[in-house]
Amino acid sequence: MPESSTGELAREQKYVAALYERLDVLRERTRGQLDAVLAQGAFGTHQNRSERDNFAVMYTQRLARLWAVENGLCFGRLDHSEGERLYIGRIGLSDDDQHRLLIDWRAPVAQPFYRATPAAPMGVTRRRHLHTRGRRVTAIDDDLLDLDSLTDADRASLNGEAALLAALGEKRTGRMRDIVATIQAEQDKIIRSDLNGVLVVQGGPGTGKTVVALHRAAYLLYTYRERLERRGVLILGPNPTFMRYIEQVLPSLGETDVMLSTVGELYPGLTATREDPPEAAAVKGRIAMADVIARAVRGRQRMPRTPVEIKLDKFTLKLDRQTLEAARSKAHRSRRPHNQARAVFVRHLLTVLTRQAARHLGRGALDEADFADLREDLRTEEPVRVALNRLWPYITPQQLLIGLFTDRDRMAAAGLGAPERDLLLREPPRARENWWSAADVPLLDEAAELLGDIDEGVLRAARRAEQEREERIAYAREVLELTGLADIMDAERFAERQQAEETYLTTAERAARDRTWAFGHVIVDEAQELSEMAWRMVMRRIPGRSMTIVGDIAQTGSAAGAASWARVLDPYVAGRWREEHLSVNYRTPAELMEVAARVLQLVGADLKAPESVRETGERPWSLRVATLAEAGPVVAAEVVGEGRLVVIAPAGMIEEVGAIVRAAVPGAATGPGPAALDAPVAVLSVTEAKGLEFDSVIVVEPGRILRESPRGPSDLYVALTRATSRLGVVHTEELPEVLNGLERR
Ligand SMILES: Nc1ncnc2c1ncn2[C@@H]1O[C@H](COP(=O)(O)OP(=O)(O)OP(=O)(O)O)[C@@H](O)[C@H]1O
Repeated sequence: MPESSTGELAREQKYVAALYERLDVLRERTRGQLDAVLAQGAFGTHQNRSERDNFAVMYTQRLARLWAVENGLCFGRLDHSEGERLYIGRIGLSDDDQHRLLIDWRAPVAQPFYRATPAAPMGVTRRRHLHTRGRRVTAIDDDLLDLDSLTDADRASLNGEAALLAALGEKRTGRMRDIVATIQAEQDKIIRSDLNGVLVVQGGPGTGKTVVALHRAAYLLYTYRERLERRGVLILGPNPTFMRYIEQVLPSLGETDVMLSTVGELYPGLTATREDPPEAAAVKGRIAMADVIARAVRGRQRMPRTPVEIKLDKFTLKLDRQTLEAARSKAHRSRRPHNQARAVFVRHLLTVLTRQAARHLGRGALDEADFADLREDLRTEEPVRVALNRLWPYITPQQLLIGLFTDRDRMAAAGLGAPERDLLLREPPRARENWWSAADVPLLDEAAELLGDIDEGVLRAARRAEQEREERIAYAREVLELTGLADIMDAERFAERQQAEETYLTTAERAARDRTWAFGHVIVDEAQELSEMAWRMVMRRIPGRSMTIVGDIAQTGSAAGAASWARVLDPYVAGRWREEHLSVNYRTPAELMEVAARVLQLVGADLKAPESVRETGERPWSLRVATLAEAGPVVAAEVVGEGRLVVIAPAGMIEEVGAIVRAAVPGAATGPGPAALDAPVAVLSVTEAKGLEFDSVIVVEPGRILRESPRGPSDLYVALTRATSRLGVVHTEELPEVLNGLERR
């Protein structure tokens, strides 16, 4: 390295070391503040306690943020023509005199770091990338934007090398990394786009949609902190493996309070993990299901043809159809959801019944108090309760759907045709059975809207909370006795204090527990996979319609998924959404993309594949084997060093291929379990591999992937675009013609 560069490196090292020193000071200071708040204990008025809790949450988050930015704290420097120098990093830092030491990458003054070009230098003469390992600066790269204004000293300290290409060539770790040091201009524009309204980001595979969406979340939280911290940000992704793949990115950008969820987890209190057959999921995803659910709810409000008789000890009360209809229309006119409208229905009938009972008792004119007493007596009579419950039962969303999908007659009455009934019919849940699928969740949500949230579940939860409180106090008593502190501390207070330590809820945690939470911003990734019913549920979470929707219509795999963004969005925000495109593929090398682009033509003749930024010189290959078992050694031979490899097989062959690969490569993982991202080799279906990337990809039996689903071409396109460097195809069947471009081994 030339002397000038070494000197330059040492100077940067000194600056960066000072930044880390400052970071350490702030961490210690925040820790001290948090300890001081916690030491106050759970005493004082309710208001004091809630203030204390708020401070505790704030300091805890601040501390988490300060710890999260350890790696790559500072990654850039901007030199302005007027001589100003700004260091750019993951967060902003100032000294005690408020001098800026480090600029947050999201601050407006940091924007030229991503947008300036020699043609439009934005007042910048030099953009410097600092590469660090731990706290050590290992290299510097400079982009010169305004050659004329450089001094001789500047010229002597130049370091050229494309930081982006270096980043793209690195081995994958099984977790997505942030790209804060190398965001490209077309991406930066999306990241910093206005908070309001609906922004659709359409882009081919590897164009950075996911990573850009995550950086946008961090940018929005920084720029609109107050609004978004209160209301929260939700990021919705396609499956739990994908969520694990991306979960590190926001913390590494210093943002920890964002709710990450899949559709299957969006209904509080349950995690839907059962897989529906694709045809059943497609039916459940159709918008027509909204009417089916509405009819199912109405079906529970019974209207018997013959009068209802209620036999009491001394006389029999009667409710004729006219009375029942009057009660029902009154309940409907209240426009309340079913469980709340029940009160209106019951009130009307009780009045009628009380009048009848008064007549039977020979007490025509009752005064108000007697009438109320008699009514209360009737209300608690078992036969009255049973009759009213039968006519208009309290019902939970779960009960409604179980009742519907286990009963052909109910499904028919709710408007489902015979083929749909066959697809949806199920046995009732057995104890602890995992009954719910991701496709059920939007239906539960729909039902919850129509039924209202006051249900037995809420009452049960309240009873459980009280019971838990008592258990905590009993436990606290034991602890105090064991530790000999019983005399100086009261068990109830001790229990409360323990409890308080556990109830610091962040916004994301509070939002996750509340079905009716209205978020400040919602980001939907792999958005093309969401069904119409899932969109209804998502839209309920964001009445302000501040959304970022990222996806690729060409990659739609789900039969219930989207064929166009307009079809998805027009029902909600017709004419009020904007679309941005990403056109450069940062993942897949040009050699691989050439093959994938031909498959894309099968998806749609007018679709254009994104342009790859790099070439590797390695050609993708195909190998025909006589039996699938021969694929084992082929996969084993492809495993090199630390690199990660995925075998993508047709969904119907995962078990078989998994067994073959496991026999050949110890430690290989099959299916989307927790090991999928960490094992050196994973065997996944296309659906499971969607959104992920690996160093090497081997696609097994592509012909069957093409045939296996109506979206076969999209699936094969997704499979072929997962690799960052190498791609191979292993097949026993004839190779589909579209893959003729592969080099035969
Ligand atoms: N500006 C950038 N600097 C460095 N790496 C980048 C940049 N943009 C994208 N990448 C990398 O490119 C890869 C693809 O990004 P990402 O997964 O976000 O793409 P995608 O559009 O969501 O793809 P797909 O549609 O296939 O899921 C990731 O490894 C990402 O880190």
